[in-house]
Amino acid sequence: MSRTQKNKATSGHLGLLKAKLAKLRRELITPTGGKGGDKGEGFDVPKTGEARIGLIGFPSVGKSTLMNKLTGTESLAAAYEFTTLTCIPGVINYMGSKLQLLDLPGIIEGAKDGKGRGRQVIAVARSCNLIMITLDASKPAVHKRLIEHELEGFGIRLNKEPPTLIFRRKDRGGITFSSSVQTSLTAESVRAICAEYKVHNADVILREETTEDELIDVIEGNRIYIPALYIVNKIDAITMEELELYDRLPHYVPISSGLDWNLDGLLEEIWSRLNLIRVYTKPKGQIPDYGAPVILRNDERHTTIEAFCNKLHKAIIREFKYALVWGISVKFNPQKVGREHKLRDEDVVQIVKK
Ligand SMILES: Nc1nc2c(ncn2[C@@H]2O[C@H](COP(=O)(O)OP(=O)(O)OP(=O)(O)O)[C@@H](O)[C@H]2O)c(=O)[nH]1
Ligand SMILES: [K+]
Ligand SMILES: [Mg+2]
Repeated sequence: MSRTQKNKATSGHLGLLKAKLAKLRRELITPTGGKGGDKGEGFDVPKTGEARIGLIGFPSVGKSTLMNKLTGTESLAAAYEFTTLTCIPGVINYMGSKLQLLDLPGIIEGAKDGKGRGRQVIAVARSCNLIMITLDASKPAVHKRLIEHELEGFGIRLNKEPPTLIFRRKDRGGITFSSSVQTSLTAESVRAICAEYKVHNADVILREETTEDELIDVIEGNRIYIPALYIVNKIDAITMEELELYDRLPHYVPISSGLDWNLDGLLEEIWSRLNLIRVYTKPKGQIPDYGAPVILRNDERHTTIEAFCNKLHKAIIREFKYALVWGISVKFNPQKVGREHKLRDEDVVQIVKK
């Protein structure tokens, strides 16, 4: 692909190569019947709490040290590589919520000793609500790219939204391609990619800039879109000038887990990337229970009064008459609302039953 000049005439060819590559990668990472045995003892940790966060990085970047500082868990930390060999869970208590933090082995295979658990680690990463890519500030910057490449190869898309393109299979009519904007994805490459996937009839409709890789992602399915933070650890070991080189990195948090530098700042970033809200319940005639917020995912579907009720108890919604809400989601305090009302962070809710 790097030998092929990028232009209109070659775009079909490049699209085809990308599709072939994506298919080969999938074969490589899908466990085959014969040797499915490396599923991984010590990696099937049950989900707990309001969200799951995974520590991903090269060996000895300080993942376990950070884990211990944030959760009080005792995950062995030491100066040699591959100290951690399984998935170790801990709990971060923050803003009245419990967040599950997973300490994991270093991700890049140890060539010498074969101790690496790359495949199992990435399978766990796929189940996370937030990935903390942990880097050693004193190590080469290319490590970031290598980790991202590993995760991307296993279908994880970091800090990205799912593509907005419409891909509709149909029974006849061939491949139709339309786009309301100028994009890098051309009709030629759409045809080539579809042909490679043996899709002969489909509508492909673009509404914004779309790449060949994004079309392939949609056809392949099984991609997951996970927010990520880049934790640059061991900043005690570098100079101010070296630290400044990281400034342009989006979603980056400099810390020293060894010396406890900026761990509060890190917790704030974690909370903000998880995009959760706290809602307080108020029993009739009493003050709100500020000690135990109900934690909701901050999106259209999960912030309704109905979602809030279901989080408390499945039976509540059947007796629901209306709710009284105090806070920034309403104009009056309190305001009477129905089950469709959308809550905001730190709202107080009193449920009135039939
Ligand atoms: N200078 C410095 N050293 C640190 C820091 N955090 C951790 N270390 C050291 O880095 C080494 C590796 O730390 P670990 O926490 O075991 O690293 P890990 O990423 O869990 O390593 P593996 O489990 O082997 O992949 C230890 O010697 C730590 O003391 C830090 O902030 N600054
Ligand atoms: K280590
Ligand atoms: Mg470790």
